[in-house]
Amino acid sequence: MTLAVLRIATRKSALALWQAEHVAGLLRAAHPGLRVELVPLSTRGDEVLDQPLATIGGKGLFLKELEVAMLEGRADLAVHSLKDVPAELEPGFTLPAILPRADAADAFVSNDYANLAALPHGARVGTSSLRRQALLRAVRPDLELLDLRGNVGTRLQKLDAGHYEAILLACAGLERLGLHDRIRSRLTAPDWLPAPGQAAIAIEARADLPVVLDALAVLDDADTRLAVTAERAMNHALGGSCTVPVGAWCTVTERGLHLRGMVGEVSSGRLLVAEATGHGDEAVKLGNSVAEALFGQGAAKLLHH
Ligand SMILES: NCc1[nH]cc(CCC(=O)O)c1CC(=O)O
Repeated sequence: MTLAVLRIATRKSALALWQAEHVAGLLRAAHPGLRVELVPLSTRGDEVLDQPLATIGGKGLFLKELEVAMLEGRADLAVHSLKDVPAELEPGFTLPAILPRADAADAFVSNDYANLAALPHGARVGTSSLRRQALLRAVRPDLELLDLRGNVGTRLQKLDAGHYEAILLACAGLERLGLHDRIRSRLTAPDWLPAPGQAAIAIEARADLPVVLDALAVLDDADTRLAVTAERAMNHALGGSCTVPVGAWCTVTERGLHLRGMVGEVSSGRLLVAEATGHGDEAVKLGNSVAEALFGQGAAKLLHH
């Protein structure tokens, strides 16, 4: 191997930096003698905070500047939360490694209430995720749903300032930032589905640099890749954007893959749910068939809303 250095492009939020440092540590351990550096960059997704993500162009916003850095040779790889990676990558890029998944549950975070059921009638709950909004509507139609963007620290500050009785965040992000004690309860499958790819960290690199790809592939976790491949295939088949409420959860056992998927409607709290089982070599097919089942239930109506 002729690699001397690997430069990791990353966003500058505390969570992004934690994840990039985590990958840097794993790469240093896997390749003693290799220099590993961070290249922190600002993205449009981080800068435009006053509008819902869905209206300013979606998830690709968080990747663009990091991909430009790789194309210009200023970085060799980028580290992302897989949840923020669009179903379809930009041409010329690939995901050579997906790390073992952390806790994929959503977290109920509140200073006064222990869980969703304990919230008083009409309580204000902050989340800009359409998936979380649709799920909230389904279980508690009385709640007042309010937008909440910004990085994890900003969102917690807004909760603490009294703007909401509760907010929803990903458990994985809170745990990575050492904020485990902010989780009052966990919202879990099968009733509450995470976003496709939630809690998995992905490494992105240029598809045309095999030496780099080989160095990164040692961090890949096969079971996590299978699960998120099924979830992302389902999301892609459904039209694959963050502008619709989609949830997915795939488990991997020696008996095969089990995928449960959901499409919701924020206004009504209506949820369509479908599930299917498949073999380990059929992750994409499984995702497609669950999407097909959701279309069979009328998902197209909710998706083209
Ligand atoms: N959209 C922001 C984002 N992207 C990934 C995570 C959490 C970490 C993960 O899912 O891997 C978060 C924060 C949140 O949803 O609370």
